[in-house]
Amino acid sequence: MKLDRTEEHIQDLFNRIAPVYDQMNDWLSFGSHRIWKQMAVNWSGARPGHIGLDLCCGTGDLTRLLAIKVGSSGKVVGVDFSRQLLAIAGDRQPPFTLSPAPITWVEADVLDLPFPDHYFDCATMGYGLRNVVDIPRSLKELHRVLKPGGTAAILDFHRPENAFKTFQQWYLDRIVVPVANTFGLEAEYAYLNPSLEKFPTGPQQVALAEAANFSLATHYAIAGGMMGVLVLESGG
Ligand SMILES: C/C(=C\Cc1cc(O)c2ccccc2c1O)CCC[C@H](C)CCC[C@H](C)CCCC(C)C
Ligand SMILES: C[S@@+](CC[C@H](N)C(=O)[O-])C[C@H]1O[C@@H](n2cnc3c(N)ncnc32)[C@H](O)[C@@H]1O
Repeated sequence: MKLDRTEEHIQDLFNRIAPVYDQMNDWLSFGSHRIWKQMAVNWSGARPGHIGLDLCCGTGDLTRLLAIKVGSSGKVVGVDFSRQLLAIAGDRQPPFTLSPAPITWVEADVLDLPFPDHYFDCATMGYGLRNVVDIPRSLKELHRVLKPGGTAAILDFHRPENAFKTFQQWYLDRIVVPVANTFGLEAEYAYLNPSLEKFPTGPQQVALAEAANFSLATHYAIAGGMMGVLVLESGG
């Protein structure tokens, strides 16, 4: 996998935070991130028997939720370029539930997916779109591998235009970063706030999805506007 310097920087960042990634998410969102991830999977259009794809899967939270949705008659692929996070994903047992779909973990760049055109029925992407180095290319690749009529849900942070914006900035800088600092990861988590500043707004994400040939794109703000889910239909 040939990555450019910026992609290598992102890859190294997530390989460094891998040992504490899940714990930090649970602590710092008081477990709420699991609700937001379930909402994204519910909105992904995943159905029993589907072939599902989880992009930027990390430790596999959304991948496992997708596997429950598509069930034993379906199958799910989780893709990430962080070997350390994928290793944790592979070690995790799926939650005890009625036979989830089998999961295949693939180490690859979501900007250059090793899958044929129109292969997947549904897809999810949790906190990945803001971290890829080329958002338009990522959306085009997602559209390419989805079947005509395929659906997807992309969960990420969102900058609210209300009082929660001040709270979100304060919380990320004054709570998240100091906690990360106790693990020697201050710089890695300090990346969060500025990454939100550069991240496209909901309407801008919809425009980017339409430019990537999605026939329908809707952005839903959740968690007081501090998070958002972009719901897509590939059309065709
Ligand atoms: C699962 C979450 C974030 C994943 C995540 C995404 C990234 O791009 C990172 C980049 C660099 C380091 C770490 C990450 C990363 O963990 C969301 C939950 C975890 C957040 C760290 C905490 C977010 C808190 C909200 C802004 C406010 C929550 C209020 C609370 C419910 C009272
Ligand atoms: C914040 S984590 C999200 C992990 C998981 N989806 C979750 O919700 O917890 C972002 C993930 O995107 C991955 N990532 C970023 N750019 C990528 C790319 N171009 N190809 C593959 N994975 C990428 C990182 O390695 C990291 O695992």
